[in-house]
Order: sequence, then C-alpha cells, then structure tokens
Amino acid sequence: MIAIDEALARLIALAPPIAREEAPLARAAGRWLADDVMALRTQPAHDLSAMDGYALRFADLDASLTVIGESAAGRPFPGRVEPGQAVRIFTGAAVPAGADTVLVQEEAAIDGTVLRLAGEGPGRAGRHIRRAGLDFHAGDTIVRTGERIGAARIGLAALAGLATLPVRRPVRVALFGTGDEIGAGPDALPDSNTPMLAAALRDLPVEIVARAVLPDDLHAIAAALGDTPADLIVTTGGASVGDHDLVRPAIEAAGGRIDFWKIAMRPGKPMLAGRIGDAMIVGLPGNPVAAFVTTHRFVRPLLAAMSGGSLALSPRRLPLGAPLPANDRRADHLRGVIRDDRVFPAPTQDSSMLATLAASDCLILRAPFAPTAPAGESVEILDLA
Ligand SMILES: Nc1nc2c(c(=O)[nH]1)N[C@H]1C(S)=C(S)[C@@H](COP(=O)(O)OP(=O)(O)OC[C@H]3O[C@@H](n4cnc5c(N)ncnc54)[C@H](O)[C@@H]3O)O[C@H]1N2
Ligand code: MOO
Repeated sequence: MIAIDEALARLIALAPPIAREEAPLARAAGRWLADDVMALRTQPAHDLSAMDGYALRFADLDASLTVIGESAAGRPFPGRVEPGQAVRIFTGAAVPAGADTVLVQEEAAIDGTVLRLAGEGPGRAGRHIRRAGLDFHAGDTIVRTGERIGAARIGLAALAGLATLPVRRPVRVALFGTGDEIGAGPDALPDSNTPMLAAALRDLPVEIVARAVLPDDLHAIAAALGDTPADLIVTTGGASVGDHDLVRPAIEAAGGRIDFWKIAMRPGKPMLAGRIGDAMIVGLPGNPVAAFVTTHRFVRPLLAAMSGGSLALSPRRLPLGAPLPANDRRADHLRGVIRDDRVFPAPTQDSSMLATLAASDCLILRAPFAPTAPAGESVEILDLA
C-alpha cells in the first residue's frame, strides 16, 4: 500500500500530455490557462466620468459657468472646455479636453445654460474621473498560466479585447462500471457509480467519450479498455482480490501496465493505476463510497493537472461531537454530519452505504495511526458540496 500523496504524485506523472487550443470565451469557463495573456486594449481607453454631472475646470468652481455642450457615453463632446465653461457629462462618457474635474449634478444649480456650485463640491481636482488605463493597459498581463478561468476572468478577457483564451483541450474520459450483477433487470443491481462519477466531473473540462457497464469477463473488459480512444479511462469495481476482480489482468491482457495498486486509505484501498497505449487508466474500487472518495481525492485533482491547473483540497477544522477510536494504518475518510459547529461521525461507516454518504455534510479526515480522539477534540474535515 502506498500513501495518498505518493499515489496522487504517481497519477500525475502517468498522465498523457493534453494538447493546447484557443477556446472561444463562451467555452473557456472552468478551464485553466495554458499561457499568460496580455490585454489588447487599454481600459478605460480615455479619461471617463464616473458620475452624472458637469465636466469643468476645478479652478473655476466658485464662478458662474456656461454649459457649452454634452458628453455622453459613446458620444464624446468634440470641443474643449475653456475657462468659465462646463460640459454636461454622464457616467462612462469621455471627459472633454480642458476639463479636469466632474461636479455631480446633485451639487449643481442649473438655470438654462448657467451653472453654479450648490453644495460642498468635489473637494479636489480630478474628482469623479476614471483615468485612462485605471483598470489595465494594452500589453499588461491580465491572466496567467495555470489560473482557473471563472466568470470574472471571462469578463476581463472580453474587456481586454480577447475573443479566445489559450487552454488545454477537454480531457476525453471513458467511464466503465464492471460487474455481472449490475444492469437493468428486476434482480439486477442498478449502476450507481457511472452516473455518480459523471456528476462529480461535471464542473471540469472533460468530454465523456464512453460510459458503460462491462461484464465480469476478462476479454470483454480488455477489449473495452484497449479499444476506447480516451485520455483517461476510469473503471469502478473489479479492483480487489476476488476471482472475478478482473481489471488488473484485463489491463495486462490489453497490453497495458500497472503502475500501482492499493493505497493506505479507507475507503478506497484497492485503487489502481496504469497505462494502456496513449491512455492512462485509474481503477476505482466498486463500493460506491470508495468510488466517490477516490474520485474526489484522485480523479478530480488528476483531471485538473491534465488540464494545466490544480485543484487543492480545502480542509478545515471542527470539534468532534462524539469520540472516535484510534485509527489503523489507512488514512480514513469518515462520513460526518455537522450540527451546532460540531461534527458527528455517522454511526455506520460501511463503504457500500450511499444513503449515509448523501446525508453527510463532510468527510472527517483521520491520519494513519491517529490516536483516540475524545468529543471536543478538533479534527480536519472536507466539506461535501
Ligand atoms: N479478501 C478481500 N476482500 C476485499 C478486500 C480485500 O482487501 N481483501 N478489499 C475490500 C475493499 S476495501 C473494497 S473497496 C472492495 C472493492 O472491490 P472491487 O473494486 O473489486 O469491487 P467489486 O467487488 O466489483 O464491488 C464491490 C461492491 O460494490 C458494488 N458495485 C460495484 N460496481 C457498482 C456500480 N457500478 N454500481 C453500484 N454498485 C456497484 C458491487 O456490487 C459490490 O457489492 O473489495 C473488498 N473486498
Ligand atoms: O475501499 Mo474499501 O471501501 O475500503 O471498503
């Protein structure tokens, strides 16, 4: 059995390279940048008013001014503001030449074209003006390699004049359940693992190229693993030591190789990983909770790394609501419920129990050989969304 950190490092080392592409902004969200990106324009492109009011010279504030025209967003005033003059201006409009300050309209008294200060005034020259380049300049690096593309970065890229962003292409993922017991008949066990895994990967840049349940048949599994054009093949079940646990021999029968088998964790111990041709394969245990936990600890971070980014777990600490026994050599992931800022381990931790998992708020992380923990002791948890 290898440790969790070593397993993740070996998975990432096994991953095939994923090619780059330029993704239109509408398809870039949720992906990671494959390169630094520079702004193609300066924002704002000109000095703009931040308020509705009057553009004028600060030195003229106490005088009676003549309003000589208007500057609206997209329709700038073409002339120049000379001493004794002002221009009606609106939010987002270019500040006309000659003006250095905007007086908000709430502090202006206007009579025809005659303007007077009717309040405290802007206080200093330059007030209520957004300078050209306040946000960024053309040529500035606005987003960097490895950063994840969220809504704000999509907006920023659009504002910076970009129509596409450099990313890795989506990772082609094949999901295979295994087991003769799984199917659709009245006596069959419904497949919970492939729909659960597909849902767990929904926010990642993946293309599910195959999803099926394979029988406990060496040749059928080997054929599916060898024939599927994927970057990552994820199987569930058939990873343990029973006579019908055929994923390891099937990888070898398909000409692949196993890199590791068995991780010092619970649930999830029998997980394995290897390569078949250009694809990598991760064999998750069949027990549904084991498949869920290994997906979150390994498959999601692996896919992030293949996509040019990273997905770190964000554990936090809470006091236990009930005591826990000492742990053995496997890092444990106990299903828990949070009440009144305390975490209560579920009374039964069997890795087949999806109702318990679905009712849980978090996984309680127990290090190998963690000693007995009394109620009130602080433990590390991973929140479940
Ligand atoms: N002698 C030993 N037996 C077992 C060991 C061991 O070390 N020595 N490890 C146990 C652990 S830990 C786990 S986890 C399981 C995992 O075994 P497999 O990966 O071979 O999984 P299966 O035997 O195929 O299935 C386990 C369980 O899960 C159900 N299952 C499988 N696939 C699905 C699916 N797609 N949807 C719903 N349910 C599924 C399956 O029917 C079994 O009940 O091995 C222990 N045994
Ligand atoms: O991975 Mo198994 O679920 O530890 O029981």
